[in-house]
Amino acid sequence: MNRILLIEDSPTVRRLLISTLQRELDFTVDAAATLDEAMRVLSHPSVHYLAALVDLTLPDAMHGEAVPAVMAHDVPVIVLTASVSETKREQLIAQGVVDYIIKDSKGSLQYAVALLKQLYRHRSTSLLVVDDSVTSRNQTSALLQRWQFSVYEATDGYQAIHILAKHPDIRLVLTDFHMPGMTGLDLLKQLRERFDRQSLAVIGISAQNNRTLPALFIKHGANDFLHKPFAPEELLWRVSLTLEHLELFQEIRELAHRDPLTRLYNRRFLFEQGNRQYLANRLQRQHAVMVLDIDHFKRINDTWGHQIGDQMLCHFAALLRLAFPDDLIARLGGEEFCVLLWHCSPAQAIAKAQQFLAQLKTKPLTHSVAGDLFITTSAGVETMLHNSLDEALQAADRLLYQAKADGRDCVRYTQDMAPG
Ligand SMILES: Nc1nc2c(ncn2[C@@H]2O[C@H](COP(=O)(O)OP(=O)(O)OP(=O)(O)O)[C@@H](O)[C@H]2O)c(=O)[nH]1
Repeated sequence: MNRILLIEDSPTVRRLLISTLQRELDFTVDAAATLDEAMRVLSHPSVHYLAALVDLTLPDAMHGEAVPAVMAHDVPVIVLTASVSETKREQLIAQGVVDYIIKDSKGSLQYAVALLKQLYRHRSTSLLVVDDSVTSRNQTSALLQRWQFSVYEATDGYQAIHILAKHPDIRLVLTDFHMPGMTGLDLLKQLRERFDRQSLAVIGISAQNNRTLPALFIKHGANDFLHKPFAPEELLWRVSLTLEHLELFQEIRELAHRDPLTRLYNRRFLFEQGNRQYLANRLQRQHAVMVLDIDHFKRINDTWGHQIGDQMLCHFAALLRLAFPDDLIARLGGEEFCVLLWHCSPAQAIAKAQQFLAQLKTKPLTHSVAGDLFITTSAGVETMLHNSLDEALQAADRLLYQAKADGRDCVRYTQDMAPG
């Protein structure tokens, strides 16, 4: 649904907008110069638009008639205008437009791009509005829905906690301060027991003229605070920017935890997260630590070059993902990998490792120049109980060393754990 309808009679503005939107957003833009043309475009029921950019003065719709006409087709409208008075702005917002863009500078183009980007993202984002006042809750929800968010509503803090437990997809909570039973601040304190600022954003809202309230919210872990009444545009951008921060933080966290070549987890993540999981699962004896090292990998590099070597590492990683979809897989470095297998007996873990080695022999990397490149791997599987993941890994490494010494392309494990 990354398709935009542009209704603008000025050829210059039209050309500029089309080229900017296509370049910056990779969106398809359908353009119309008049309302009549736009109505013909909209008469195709199979075409769905993320939004329409609508000029307020068109040759056949001089007084903004295009706005309700487009909205009647359930297409969110962003108004394009040369200027906007306060009365006009209020009229447009009351009509239910998403926003308006003043066509007077390069900054406006950038604003249009940012706005459409946000709308595109919002469609997959769920928010929760917590407010005991029906009017105020409905107003906030309606605005958020206009900007394409999925909105849940709660009448108090207790209901909010219940809804959040049922819908883990909710990314942000907008909570009023003054509510009977549990205030917005109390709700925030409870939420921060379970979610940090990066996993669930909270924006406090209040109509009270209390200067310390925003500070109190922020000190207790709110991401932002809004005073009522607020301009719809302010709500939109505060919510959008908060969500953008969340996304950026998650991207950074993801980058810090992944190996850039194979996109598998890296050593650091394995020791942080894997160790936690290892200690939690340790006593159930339903786990194993497997270390794998591709055999004679240097030969691939020496014969075919590092680029094909890299492709081989990605190919190997993809096969690991397929074979161990529910387990934690990490690249330890070079051509060495680790799989933490959960919920399987020692015998099952060893059998899975042996199956993987057998599969590897039937799944070469197919390269346009080098042809089919086959590899084998050696593996050490440690199923004994250890005090930490680090100790278990060292034991798995010793078994791997044994596999290499025994001629490679084999799995070594603690003998009394043999399958069957
Ligand atoms: N292409 C590529 N090569 C890498 C990367 N990391 C390490 N290597 C290469 O992996 C090779 C590992 O060689 P060795 O440690 O001698 O091991 P091997 O040839 O696999 O032999 P055995 O492990 O004894 O079977 C070296 O040539 C490294 O340069 C990488 O990210 N990309």
